[in-house]
Amino acid sequence: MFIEPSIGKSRNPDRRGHIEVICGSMFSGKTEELIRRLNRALIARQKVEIFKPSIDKRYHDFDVVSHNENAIRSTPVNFADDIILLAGDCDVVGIDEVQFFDQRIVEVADILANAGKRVILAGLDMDFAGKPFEPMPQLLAIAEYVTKVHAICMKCGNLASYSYRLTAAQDKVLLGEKDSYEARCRKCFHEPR
Ligand SMILES: Nc1ncnc2c1ncn2[C@@H]1O[C@H](COP(=O)(O)OP(=O)(O)O)[C@@H](O)[C@H]1O
Ligand SMILES: Cc1cn([C@H]2C[C@H](O)[C@@H](COP(=O)(O)O)O2)c(=O)[nH]c1=O
Ligand SMILES: [Zn+2]
Repeated sequence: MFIEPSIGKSRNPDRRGHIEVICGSMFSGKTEELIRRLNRALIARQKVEIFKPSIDKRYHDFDVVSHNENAIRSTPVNFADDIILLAGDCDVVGIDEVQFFDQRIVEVADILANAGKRVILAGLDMDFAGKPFEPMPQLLAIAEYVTKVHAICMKCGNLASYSYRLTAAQDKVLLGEKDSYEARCRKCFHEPR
């Protein structure tokens, strides 16, 4: 049985919490959009806490960094439940690379939103095989607001929603950038190698 730790309520008791999910393929602008929303909250003097899975150290140990090098300071965590302990009395919680968290992230997002916080999650909706990237389907189901962003297909220039892996590796988790992935549309993703 999971015992819910005491979680700091949002500082404004009248504020209602909710969940926003930003999803899409690699290079689609998920991190850019997450940073944009968090910066606007900071301008409005909201107390913001930002987390990422500690596995993701591609660009920086602490910052959340987009492919075009926008950055915002974050706290890397090992487990979804760490976020409950660290969110404190903030108003807004931002989480990047949410697909790398364990399934507990679904309940954690719920708990934070129920405590009055605005919870903004960004992550891949599909893996390199074009299959749903767990736990994203559950997060999409419980979110009040869902934004799907798109990259540009590197083959044909149409809108891309798939992350095409350029190597033959079959591991579900394989960190990488343009060296190992490119954005593709449905047609170009399914073309024979
Ligand atoms: N195929 C592509 N389509 C669109 N943007 C791309 C592409 N490849 C690289 N980019 C760059 O990636 C940026 C988006 O980066 P980012 O927000 O980190 O995306 P994501 O978090 O979805 O991987 C774009 O603004 C652009 O500069
Ligand atoms: C499709 C896919 C991606 N990954 C990795 C590759 C990158 O390190 C991240 C995604 O980063 P982005 O900010 O969305 O560009 O995930 C993976 O491990 N497995 C996959 O199937
Ligand atoms: Zn295409």
